[in-house]
Amino acid sequence: MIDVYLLSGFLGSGKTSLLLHTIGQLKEQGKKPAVLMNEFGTLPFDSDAVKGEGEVPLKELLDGCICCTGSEKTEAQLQGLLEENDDIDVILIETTGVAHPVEALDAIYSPLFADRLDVKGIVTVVDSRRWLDRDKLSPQIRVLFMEQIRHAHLLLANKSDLLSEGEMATLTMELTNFNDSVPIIQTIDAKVAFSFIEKVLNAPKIISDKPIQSGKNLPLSSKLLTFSDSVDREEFERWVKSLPDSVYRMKGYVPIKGVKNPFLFQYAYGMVNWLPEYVKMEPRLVIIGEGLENIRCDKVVNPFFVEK
Ligand SMILES: Nc1nc2c(ncn2[C@@H]2O[C@H](COP(=O)(O)OP(=O)(O)OP(=O)(O)O)[C@@H](O)[C@H]2O)c(=O)[nH]1
Repeated sequence: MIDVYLLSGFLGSGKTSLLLHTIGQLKEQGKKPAVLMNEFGTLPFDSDAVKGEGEVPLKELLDGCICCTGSEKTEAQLQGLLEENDDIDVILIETTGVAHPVEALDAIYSPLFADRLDVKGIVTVVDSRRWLDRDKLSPQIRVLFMEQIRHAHLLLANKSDLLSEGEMATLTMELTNFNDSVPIIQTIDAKVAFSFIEKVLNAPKIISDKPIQSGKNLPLSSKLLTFSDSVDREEFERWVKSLPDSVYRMKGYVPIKGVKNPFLFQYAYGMVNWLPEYVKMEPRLVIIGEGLENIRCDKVVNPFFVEK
């Protein structure tokens, strides 16, 4: 049987960080991991990161959500992984940050694979700072955020480097109130020993009868922007900071003035992250959030982009 782990968590919480770290550990143990990746938005940024890890079988579900695009697509991708690779030990499924974890699990429980896949459960990565400020989220998005926590079998209180000790204690207490039957561990960059995940998810679980509040029909959308020219980094960051709180996530390749290759740019809950790229990636940016139609990116208001 192939062990299957579902990685859940809100947009930008640290799922890809957990995925990459876990792949590294599995390889060190001589195991062969495979990945099924689901992204909200049309560009496979996170998959690019997995491809950078070397030979890891990978299937993508783009521009939708594993729990909403229908189980047929998920089944087809899983089937593809299994047919093309007969030596997989573990499948790691990274859901989009807007997937309901139980609905995503349902998509994986298919009679087609019942004798091949052993679904171990859900690891939810929590953006600790966002949790403390969750009241700023719109009601529907907040419900989803809570659902990802309520239905987890293991909780990672990630980005603990951004919290004081007092805030961390509050966070742990509040998370326990939401899901009191699972371990909660504090992490930075979602670093956790895979042996610990295995141990926790292999332990007998209390069968959950928690009702599900659906994550379908969320008021979220994504926008793909193409750069008109190279940008001044500080000016660009000023624009990013001026965006409303309802912009939850941005990722892409940003061309910086005077630098050869576009930088990998990440934004999640007020934090920006830049990483130099050694290959020339196409300069474009995906924005995910609510009310994006109100964010004008035409040349008059914002000279960075050519809006399509
Ligand atoms: N300060 C800090 N930043 C972190 C930590 N973990 C992740 N990040 C940053 O947060 C951003 C998002 O991390 P990812 O691992 O891509 O998050 P994700 O959940 O996969 O994002 P989506 O797939 O878009 O939902 C990146 O810029 C990471 O470098 C952490 O523990 N501390």
